[in-house]
Amino acid sequence: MNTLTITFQDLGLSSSLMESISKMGFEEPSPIQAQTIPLALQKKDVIGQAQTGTGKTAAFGIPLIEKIDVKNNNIQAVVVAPTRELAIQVSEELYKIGYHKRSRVLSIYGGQDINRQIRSLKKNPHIIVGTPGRLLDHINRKTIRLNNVHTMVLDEADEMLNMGFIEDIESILSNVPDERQTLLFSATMPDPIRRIAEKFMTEPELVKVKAKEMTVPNITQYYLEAQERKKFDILTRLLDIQSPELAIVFGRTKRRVDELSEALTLRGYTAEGIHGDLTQAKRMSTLRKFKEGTIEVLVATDVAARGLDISGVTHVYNFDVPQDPESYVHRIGRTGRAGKTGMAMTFVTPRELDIVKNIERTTKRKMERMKPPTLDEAIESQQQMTVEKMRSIIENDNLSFYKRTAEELLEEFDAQVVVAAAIKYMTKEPNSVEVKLTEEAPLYSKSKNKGRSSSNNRRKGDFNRRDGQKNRSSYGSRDRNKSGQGNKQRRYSNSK
Ligand SMILES: Nc1ncnc2c1ncn2[C@@H]1O[C@H](COP(=O)(O)OP(=O)(O)OP(=O)(O)O)[C@@H](O)[C@H]1O
Ligand SMILES: [Mg+2]
Repeated sequence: MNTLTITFQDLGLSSSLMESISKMGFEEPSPIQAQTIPLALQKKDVIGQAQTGTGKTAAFGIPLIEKIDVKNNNIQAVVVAPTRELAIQVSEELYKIGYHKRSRVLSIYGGQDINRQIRSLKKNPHIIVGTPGRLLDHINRKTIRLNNVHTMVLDEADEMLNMGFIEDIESILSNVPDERQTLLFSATMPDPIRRIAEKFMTEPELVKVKAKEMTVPNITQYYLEAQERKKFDILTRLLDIQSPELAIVFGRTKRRVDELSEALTLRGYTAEGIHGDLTQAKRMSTLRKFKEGTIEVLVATDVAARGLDISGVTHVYNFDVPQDPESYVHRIGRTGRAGKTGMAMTFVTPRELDIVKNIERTTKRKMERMKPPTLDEAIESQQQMTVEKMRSIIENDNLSFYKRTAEELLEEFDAQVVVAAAIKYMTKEPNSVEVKLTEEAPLYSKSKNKGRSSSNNRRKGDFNRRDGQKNRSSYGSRDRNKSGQGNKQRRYSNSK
């Protein structure tokens, strides 16, 4: 079957779903959707891998909703996601897909009042989207019963594995009937994911969207070499020059994120930070403000790297180089979604240069080297913006009220001086307020950082890791799945 020409109509979806899909503005299925939906509707287990921002949520969401019996008041499907924000976002997308069918979806996550969740659960949701810990909590309290669940989805399964959630997931799955369908999705599928597949799935089909590179072509990728202490000035210059609509700046640790967002605020940007130590209310309000555009820069740990779909994110800055190539892929994937273009800039200190190579090897895509802009370049670009503003005012506005004052000034001064003063007045000159950032030690390539990566990384405390499993490997030590790159579909069991 040629997936390129498949329409939603061809997938044999019911009219209520077709209506929702068209309301959502989806004209045709994305490749992962075209390939997964027929298999999922046949109740097959599926491992779906496709680049960031290519519609994996609806790829499992559409068949999942299609299979819901709205007359049945039991929980019939459960989606597990690694972070609270992602659980909320996925539940919103499922709500939209199921809107005309009137399927009921509820998100359940930590940091939210459990009694409120228990009250919502009494309204008989058909679908639950949750984070592992809180889901398990409800199972143990017997406020959730999963014995009628026919579909389980693990979104960002590899991340949940990294976070040490494997035991929680195992416990959750042991409460779901064996004859269920299990779907597993991510943009990256490192080898250990097979363990999950072997353990929890029945003859899964691997659907891997044919792509040479792991990242979408519409993200332009750059790296900048800079000394640690110079990085912040370079970041602000880039923000001035590139003037992103919305930007995400990734920092390595929670302290880093706090310091960076404070420093950006001091320099006059509207920035806020998000990480795992903030209250859920704060995390949600920051994200909402960012989506609305009230803040232009979101500073984040990797808590925001996975799955988040915020339209308008035009630029991603890896202020600190990511822990591993997978993290890189997910971070930069917050831009360039659903066919839009985006730019990703990764800062590396001279000692971290190897890491760029390592990322390139994994993603099979070269990152272009960008020269850090100088102060003069930043001022120049700000001037250009002023000039553009002035041009548009000259062309579009009525200036008669200002002309007399202009004439008076011109009698007194040279025209060039008057215009230069106006430009200077309107130009946002780079602000050099002193900021304090605690230096981060460089991240080493190879296995040197094995011990330290767990003490200094985002995960500790960010996500309430439940057990001691630290199975995230360091740079260079991951055995990638070399076989079958580019296969459209194949039986997972044949690929070993
Ligand atoms: N068929 C479609 N046509 C147009 N837009 C779509 C289609 N399917 C999904 N989208 C939109 O594309 C965006 C990205 O989708 P989604 O979040 O599911 O990506 P993803 O593949 O899960 O990415 P990630 O790997 O980052 O989690 C969303 O805004 C979604 O609504
Ligand atoms: Mg996703």
